[in-house]
Amino acid sequence: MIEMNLGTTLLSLRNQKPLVHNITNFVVMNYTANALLAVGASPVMAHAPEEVEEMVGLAGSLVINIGTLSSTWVEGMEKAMVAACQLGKPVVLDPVGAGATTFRNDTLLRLLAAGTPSIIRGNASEIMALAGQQGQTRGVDSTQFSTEGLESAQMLCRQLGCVVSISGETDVVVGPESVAYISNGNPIMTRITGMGCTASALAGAFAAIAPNAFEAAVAAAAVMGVCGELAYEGAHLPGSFQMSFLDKLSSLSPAELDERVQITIENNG
Ligand SMILES: Nc1ncnc2c1ncn2[C@@H]1O[C@H](COP(=O)(O)OP(=O)(O)O)[C@@H](O)[C@H]1O
Ligand SMILES: Cc1ncsc1CCOP(=O)(O)O
Ligand SMILES: [Mg+2]
Repeated sequence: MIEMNLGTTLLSLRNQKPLVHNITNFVVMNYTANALLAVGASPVMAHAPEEVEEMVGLAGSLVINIGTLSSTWVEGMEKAMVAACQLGKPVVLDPVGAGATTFRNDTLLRLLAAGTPSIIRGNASEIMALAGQQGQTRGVDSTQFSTEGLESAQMLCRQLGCVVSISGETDVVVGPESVAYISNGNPIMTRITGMGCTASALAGAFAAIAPNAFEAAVAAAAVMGVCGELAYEGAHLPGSFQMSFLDKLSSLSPAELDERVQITIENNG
């Protein structure tokens, strides 16, 4: 049975304030940088092929998010992936819109050929598409449920040897030995762009300081869900919610996280 002290992990993040190198999309760049600052990490957004290797060397982890792609960006992502894997830095990959276009699918194959991420975090459609299942990705939003993606996530976890985190009503985190189900959060989170990307950015922050990738992915999902619930208590509309969510990332206490998280962990038999 895995004992997880999520509150302690949050405290460790705030004490260590890891530098998180993000190569992420134009849509969420500002919000995810603010989310990382709010939770206690230190973000840097850098995508130029000319500098990503040096930046990876300075960072505690790398987050690659394929939300808005161009050939130059893909070149930078590939160089960063190679450098991070050579340096043993944890990498989180968010396969935004996987299955929607050939360019995205080819980019994911190219990145996975360049190195193995520690964590893949996506919605169910993206995870199923990445696993070659007939998921229906429409744009970047999921049309599947997270539990539908479980088989795909287990296959990817076995094949790639990485943790796979599927977001949804219940977040499902698949590791080599265990599967965690985190059922916090609020449906309003699907109506604000960048919530999934924020989950991936937080996974990057925790991956830099947690004992292993599974605990990092679980901690990120737990913080997302608990802060989503806390934010919704005072903000029921998308605009005020997204601001309140940032506030909760900053004010969340370790005790609150441990008290409110709804989590079950099973053996990955
Ligand atoms: N129906 C829901 N109820 C509660 N939380 C949800 C729900 N759907 C998504 N979430 C939460 O919203 C965040 C974004 O998830 P999702 O929308 O699946 O990702 P993406 O934005 O990449 O498609 C995650 O933290 C997830 O746990
Ligand atoms: C709308 C959109 N288009 C390309 S990236 C992006 C943001 C996706 O963010 P998330 O996956 O967190 O919803
Ligand atoms: Mg997403």
